[in-house]
Amino acid sequence: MTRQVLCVAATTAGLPADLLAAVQSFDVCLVAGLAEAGAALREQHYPVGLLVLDGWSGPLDELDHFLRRHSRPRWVAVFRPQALEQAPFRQLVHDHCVDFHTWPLDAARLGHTLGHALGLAALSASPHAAEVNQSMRLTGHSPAIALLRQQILKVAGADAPVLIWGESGTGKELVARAIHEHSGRSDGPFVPINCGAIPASLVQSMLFGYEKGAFTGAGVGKVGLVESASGGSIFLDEIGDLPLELQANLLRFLQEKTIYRVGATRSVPVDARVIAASHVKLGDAVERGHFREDLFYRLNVLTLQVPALRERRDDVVPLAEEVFHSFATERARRVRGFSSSALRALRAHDWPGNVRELLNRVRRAAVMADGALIQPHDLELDGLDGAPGAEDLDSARAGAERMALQGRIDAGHSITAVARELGVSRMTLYRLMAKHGIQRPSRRGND
Ligand SMILES: Nc1ncnc2c1ncn2[C@@H]1O[C@H](COP(=O)(O)OP(=O)(O)OP(=O)(O)O)[C@@H](O)[C@H]1O
Repeated sequence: MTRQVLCVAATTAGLPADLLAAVQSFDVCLVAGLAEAGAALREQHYPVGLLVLDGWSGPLDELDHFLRRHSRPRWVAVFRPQALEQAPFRQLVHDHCVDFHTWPLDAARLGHTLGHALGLAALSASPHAAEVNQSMRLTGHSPAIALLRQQILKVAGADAPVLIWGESGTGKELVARAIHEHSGRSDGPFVPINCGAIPASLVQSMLFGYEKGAFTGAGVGKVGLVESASGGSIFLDEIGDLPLELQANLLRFLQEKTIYRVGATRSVPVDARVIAASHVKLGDAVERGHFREDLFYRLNVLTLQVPALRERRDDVVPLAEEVFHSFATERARRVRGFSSSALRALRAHDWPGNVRELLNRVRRAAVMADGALIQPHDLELDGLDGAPGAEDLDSARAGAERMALQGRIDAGHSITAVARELGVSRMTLYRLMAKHGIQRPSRRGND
C-alpha cells in the first residue's frame, strides 16, 4: 500500500524535529503554501495530506476554498491549541479534517493518526479508481468518437459551462465525467443531478440547500447539491426540465458564482463548474417559453454533441464485446462469444435506446443464452433487422413498420406530416412509436 503523505506547511525550512520524527516512516512530499500544494495535487494524487497550520497567517476563507477544492486526500491538521478558541477555525477543522493534533506534539500518536488516515484512504481507493476508469472508458474507434474525445480534452482545459446534446443513452453522463476528470477540478467532487427526476417541490432546497428554520421541519440547515460540488463540477442532466423559477437562480449562480440557501439572507460563494445536458434542443424550448433565453446563451458557450449509436455503427461490435467481457463473472460459463448472425443483427439494428440499450441486450443475452455462442434471438434481435431469411412474417412486418417510422422521423418530418404520409392518425402514430421505442422528435411548427 502507498504511504504517500503531502505535508503542507507555511515554510519548508526549519520544521520541528518532533514533526519530522512523526512522518519519518512515510513517503513525504513537503511543500510550502497552498499554491505549491495545489500544483502538487494536480500532478498526482496523495491519499493523505498533513496541514501544518501554526504558521498560517492567510484568511481562513482561502484555506477553506483550498480544502473544498482538494477534498479527496484525507487531511490531518497540526496547530497551536489556542487556534481552537476561534469558532470559524474549529468549523474548518471539523469540515475538512479526519483528525488534528496540537503542540506539543506526540510524534508516535501523530504517526499512528497518519497511518489510520492512509487506511481510510485505501478503503475508498478501489471504488474511486473504478469510477475514474469508467469515466475514461468511452469505447469506440469511429471518427465520431475520436472527434468527441478531442473535444472533451479541449473543453476540459477551460472553465466555462459546457452543454452536452445527445439522445438518451448515448453517454452524456460519461462525457461529463470525462470532462471533469481531465480538468483542473479532478480532485474535487463530481456531483450528478437529474433535474427531471427531482420532484418540483424539492428542487430548490435540494439544489441550493436551506437554512435552519427555513420551513417547518428544517430543524438543521442543509448544504445543497450545488454547494457540495464546490471545487469540482456539477452535472445537470435534463436541464430542460428545470422549473423556470429555478432557472433564474441557476443563472444568478452562473453570473455571480454565489447562491442563496432557502431562507437565507446572505449569499454563499460557490466555485463549481456547470456541465449541463439535454436530449432536446434547448433552442426549441426557448421558443416555446419553457426555457430562459438568457440562461440558454449563458450555457451555450461550449457545446458537445454525442452522436447516436446508429450514426457510428462501427462502434457497435467493439462495445458489445467489451460489455460481454466485462460481465465475465455474471455470464453463463459455456457462453464464449457472439455467433456471426448475432454480429450481423447487432450491426443492422438501429439502437433507438443507444448504448444503454446495447448494454441491456448484451448483458441479458450473456446470462440467458443456451448455446456456446450468442444468437440473434438471445439479443431479442431476431426478425426485426437480423439475418436475412431468419424472420417470420410478423417480424418482417414489424421491421418494415419500424423502418417506415424511423426513416421519416430521422428525416426531420413533423408528427403531423409523418402521420399523414403513412395514412394513420396521430394517436396511432404515437402508439406505434412507443411500440418500437422511437423517440418523439423535438417539436416543430404545427406539431
Ligand atoms: N462510448 C461508450 N463506451 C462505453 N460505455 C458507454 C459509452 N457510451 C455510453 N456508455 C454507457 O451507456 C450507459 C448510458 O450512458 P449515460 O448514462 O452516460 O447516457 P446519457 O446520455 O447520460 O443517458 P440519459 O440521457 O438517459 O441520462 C452507461 O452505462 C454508460 O457507461
